Amino acid sequence: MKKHRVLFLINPISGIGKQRTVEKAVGDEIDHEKIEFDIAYTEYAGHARELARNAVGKYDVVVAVGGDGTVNEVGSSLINTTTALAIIPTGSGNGLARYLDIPLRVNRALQVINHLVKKDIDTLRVNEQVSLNVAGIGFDGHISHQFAKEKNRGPAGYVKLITKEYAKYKSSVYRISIDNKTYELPAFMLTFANSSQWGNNIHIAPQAKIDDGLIDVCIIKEFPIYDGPSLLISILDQSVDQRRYDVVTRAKHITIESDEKLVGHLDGEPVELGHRAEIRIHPLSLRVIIPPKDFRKNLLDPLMELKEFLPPIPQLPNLPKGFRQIKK
Ligand SMILES: Nc1ncnc2c1ncn2[C@@H]1O[C@H](COP(=O)(O)OP(=O)(O)OP(=O)(O)O)[C@@H](O)[C@H]1O
Repeated sequence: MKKHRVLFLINPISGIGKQRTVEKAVGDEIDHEKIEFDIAYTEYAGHARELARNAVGKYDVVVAVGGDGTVNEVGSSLINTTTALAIIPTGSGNGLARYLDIPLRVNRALQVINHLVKKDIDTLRVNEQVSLNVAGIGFDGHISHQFAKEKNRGPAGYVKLITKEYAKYKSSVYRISIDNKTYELPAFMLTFANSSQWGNNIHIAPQAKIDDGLIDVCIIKEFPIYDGPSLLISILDQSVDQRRYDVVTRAKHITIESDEKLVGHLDGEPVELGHRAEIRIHPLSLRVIIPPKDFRKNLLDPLMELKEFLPPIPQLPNLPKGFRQIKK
C-alpha cells in the first residue's frame, strides 16, 4: 500500500513550549504502516509559509505545529491545492484547532492525523492576505499588535494585556459596506469570523459555520467604559450576538474604510491594512484534517484545557550544601 506523505512544520516559539515534545511524540504515535513523515522547524516568521508552498505536490498533508499564526502561514500556502492542512495545537489561543475539535494534547492530535479524515473549509481573503479563522479591525487588532511585542506569551499574557489596554483604547469611525448595505459609525471592534472563536473557547460569532460560504460580521459599536464587563460576559457566555450595541450579520463581501489607518489582525497576527480593507469569502477552498465522527473524547481533555490557563509549577530550589535528600 502506498504510504501517505506527511510533513510536520514546528514553530519553536509558539505558545508556552509544548511543541518541544512533538518530535518524539510523532515517532511514537504516528501509524508507520500508513504514513511516512518528515519534520522541519521554522527559523523565522514567514518560514512556514515558504516550506508549505514547497511541500505542495510532494506531501499529502502538511501539519502546522504551532498556534493560529503558524496555521495561517501553512494553510494560506495550501489553498486550492489537494494537500491538506493538519494541526497540532501548541499555540496560545488555538482558535481554528478548537473549532475543528482537534485535541490539545499532542499525542491525541497525532491520533487524529492517523485517521486522515478530510473536510473542505472556507477561507477569507483580506486585501491580498488570508485569514482562516477570524480577522479583525479595531481593539482586537490593537491587542494583536501589542501581543506581538510581548515576551510573556500564552493565554495569561493575553488577559493581562487586554486588561491594561482596554481603559486607554479609543474607538475610530469606519465606513462599512456589507454586501449592499452601508454604515458609518464609531466602532470599538469589527470582526470577520470564519470559525466562531478567537481561541481559548472565546466565541465572538457563536453561530459562525466554517463551510457555509459566508462571513459572520460582528460590529461592536463604541460604548461607555462601564459597559466593558457586560461585553466581556456576553462574549464568555456566547450571547454577544444579542447585545444592544452590536450589528451581527452574514455576508460574502465587505469593505471597510477609515480616515485613520486600519489596525488589524489575521488569525491573531498583526497586519497593516492601510485606509481600506476588502474582505471576501472563498468557499471550500482549503482541505483540512479533522477528527473522525466517532473519535473517542478523552475525559482528561477538559482538564488539559484548564491547565493551559494555569502558571507553570515552579521548580523547587536545589537543597543547600550539607542537606541530604531523604531517600524514600
Ligand atoms: N522560528 C521562529 N522565530 C520567530 N518567529 C517565528 C518562528 N517561527 C514562526 N514564527 C512566528 O511566530 C508567530 C507566533 O506563532 P503562533 O501564532 O503559531 O503562536 P502563538 O501566537 O503563541 O499562538 P496563537 O496564535 O494560537 O495565539 C507567528 O507570527 C510566526 O510567523
